[in-house]
Amino acid sequence: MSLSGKVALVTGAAQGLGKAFSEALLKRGAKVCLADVQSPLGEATTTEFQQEYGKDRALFVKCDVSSVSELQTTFTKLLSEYGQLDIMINNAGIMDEHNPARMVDINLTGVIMGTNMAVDVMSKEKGGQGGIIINVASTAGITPRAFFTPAYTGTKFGVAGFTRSWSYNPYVKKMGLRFACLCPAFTATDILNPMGTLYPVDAEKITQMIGINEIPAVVAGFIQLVEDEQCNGAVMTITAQEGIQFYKKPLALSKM
Ligand SMILES: NC(=O)c1ccc[n+]([C@@H]2O[C@H](COP(=O)([O-])OP(=O)(O)OC[C@H]3O[C@@H](n4cnc5c(N)ncnc54)[C@H](O)[C@@H]3O)[C@@H](O)[C@H]2O)c1
Ligand SMILES: CCCCC[C@H](O)/C=C/C=C\C/C=C\C/C=C\CCCC(=O)O
Repeated sequence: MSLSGKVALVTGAAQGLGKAFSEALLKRGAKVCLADVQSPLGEATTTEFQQEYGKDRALFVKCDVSSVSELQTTFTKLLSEYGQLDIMINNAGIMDEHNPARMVDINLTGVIMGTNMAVDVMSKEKGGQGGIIINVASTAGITPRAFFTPAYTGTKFGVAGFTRSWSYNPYVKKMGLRFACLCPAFTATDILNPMGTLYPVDAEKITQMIGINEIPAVVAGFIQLVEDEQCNGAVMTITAQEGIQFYKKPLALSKM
C-alpha cells in the first residue's frame, strides 16, 4: 500500500509510540491527524511535524478517547480538513493499576469506539475508500505474563480479542478494510515510568529477563502492518529478544 496522499488518524500521538508512528506515516507521504488528551504537548509535536513535512500535512485535535463526543468531534474535524480517512491507529493507552475503571475506559472502550467510528467512515459500503485499522495492544494482551499488572493485561486481552473478532467478520472484504493488532513488549517510553508503584518490581531484573524494545523496532513492525495488503487478522508481537513474530492467523473466511 503506497502511503502517499493517504490520511491517517493516530490517537495518543503527542509522545511515545503514537508520535513515532505519526512521523513514520508522514515520512512516507501521508497526512496525519494527531489526537491526544495532552493539549500543549500535542500542539508542540504537531508544529514540529508541520515545520518538517508541511503545514497541511499534520493536524492536532485535543481528544480524550474515553469520551464518545470528543472522538466524534475528532472525526468531524479530520474529515472537514482532509475529506477522507484511510489509516486508523488506536494507540492511546495508560498503565494505572490504581484506577482500573479509567484504564478500561481509555485502553479498551476508547479502542472499541475509535474502531467503530473509523469503520463507519472508511467502509466502502458506506462511501469510504477502505483502508486499515491497527489497534495497539501489548504482549500482555496475548499472554498473562505481565503478572504485576492484571487490570492492564485485561484491557489488552480485550483489545486483541476485539480486533481479531473484527478481522474475522465475513464482510471485511466488501468493506475494503483490514484489521491488525500490534503487540509490543516493553518499549522505551514514558508508560514504563510507574513500574513498581503497585508492587515492588525490580526493573533491572525485568529488563535483563525480557529486554526493552527501542521505539524504531516497533515502528518497523507497525509500517509492515500498514503496507502489507494481506495482513488482515495479523497479531504481531515485537520483543527485544525475538523481534517481530506473528501470534495467530485469521480463519479462512471461505470456510465460514
Ligand atoms: N511502551 C511500552 O512498553 C508498551 C508496550 C506495549 C504496548 N504499549 C502500548 O502502546 C501505546 C502507546 O503507549 P506509549 O508506550 O507510547 O506510552 P506514552 O505514555 O509515551 O504515550 C501514551 C500517549 O497516550 C496519550 N493518552 C493517554 N490517555 C489518553 C486519552 N484518554 N485520550 C487520548 N490520548 C491519551 C498520552 O497523552 C500519551 O501521549 C499504549 O496503548 C500502550 O499500552 C506500550
Ligand atoms: C512482558 C510484558 C510486556 C508488557 C508491556 C506493557 O504493554 C507495558 C507496560 C507498562 C508499564 C509496566 C509497568 C509495570 C510492569 C511491571 C512488571 C511487569 C512484569 C513483566 C512480566 O510479568 O513478565
